[in-house]
Amino acid sequence: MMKKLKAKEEENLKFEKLNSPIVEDGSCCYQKLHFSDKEEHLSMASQIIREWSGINTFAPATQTKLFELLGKLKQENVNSLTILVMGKGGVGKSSTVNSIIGERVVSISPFQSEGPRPVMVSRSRAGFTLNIIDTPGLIEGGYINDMALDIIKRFLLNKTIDVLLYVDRLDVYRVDNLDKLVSKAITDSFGKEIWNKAIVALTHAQFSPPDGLPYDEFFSQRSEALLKVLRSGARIKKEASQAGSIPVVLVENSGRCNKNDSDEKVLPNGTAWIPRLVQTITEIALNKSVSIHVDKNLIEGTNPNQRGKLWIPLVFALQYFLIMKPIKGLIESDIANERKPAWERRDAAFRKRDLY
Ligand SMILES: Nc1nc2c(ncn2[C@@H]2O[C@H](COP(=O)(O)OP(=O)(O)OP(=O)(O)O)[C@@H](O)[C@H]2O)c(=O)[nH]1
Repeated sequence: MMKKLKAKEEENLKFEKLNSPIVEDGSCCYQKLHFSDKEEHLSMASQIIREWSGINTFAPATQTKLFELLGKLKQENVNSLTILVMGKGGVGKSSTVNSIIGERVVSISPFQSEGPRPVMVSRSRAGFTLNIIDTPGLIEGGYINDMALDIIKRFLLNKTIDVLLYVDRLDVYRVDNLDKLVSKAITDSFGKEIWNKAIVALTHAQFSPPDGLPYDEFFSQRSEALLKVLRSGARIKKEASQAGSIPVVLVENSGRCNKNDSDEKVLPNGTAWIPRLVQTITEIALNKSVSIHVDKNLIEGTNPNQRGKLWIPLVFALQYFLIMKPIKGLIESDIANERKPAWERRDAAFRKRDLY
């Protein structure tokens, strides 16, 4: 029994170490499950912000469009953005982070990665700071990995999410219950509002659909099927204002991505995908919905012992006036109208006679 417990403890510790957040210099730190104010402060302060030099690796046409978009954000007084990247394992989350930054900042793996995550990468350019948070896959052995989710939530404590980048693959033919579970887990953790700030990114976008199906038709069918299951997991109606129309963008992280005449990375339909993705990020960041601030209440949820506490006096008052008071009245009138038994009347008569 003791041996079993020890093995379980070691397993948990190993998992926690693997999934502990790292700061960008690669130093891994254990994230405690309870934060003191000082610890919260330290976890925020440990972030290193570097120059966003990866932009220089993009084609000049892409760079021009990106600087235009950064200018647009700054015009609206948005000087920094935090993007949270989530999804199942192996779908291309880390690769997409690297593609946006233009550098290999997080490690990628063809197998379910055991890289230390969550990790926040921060880059600054022209007075604008971009933070991207890469997270571990949310599914483990066919179920939601609750421990990974818990570590992600605690890593996000006191951070504000401006955009949720939900990553999945384009080259998948069906959606299943796992997609629903993931979207439910995200909703339960951060609230439905997070979907007002969401973008779905589909990787492997250089994929050729089977049976001569036109690319755009396959894309629209895949997007619709995925959005439907995500909305259902998140319990959002299609007609819901912002969250009902989550934008879907395509991504090709492979080094063999096709290029157009301007040397920009393009999809089979000719779209230069990096500027399109950053444009969608800009639109979501500037939409009317508020960003999601992750505080202790959001992480820990409402205390079930406190739930409905305010209703208690009202319930007592209603109970008194609607049940106790009428019953009391009935009992009193019953006593008043009660016909006394013969022996009691006889005894009372004797007592009266004795008195005289
Ligand atoms: N062809 C192609 N391969 C991709 C693309 N995106 C990711 N990959 C490959 O898919 C595999 C998984 O990519 P990752 O970026 O590690 O995926 P992840 O979602 O971060 O995976 P986890 O760390 O397990 O959660 C790697 O072999 C990548 O090279 C893409 O757009 N096109």
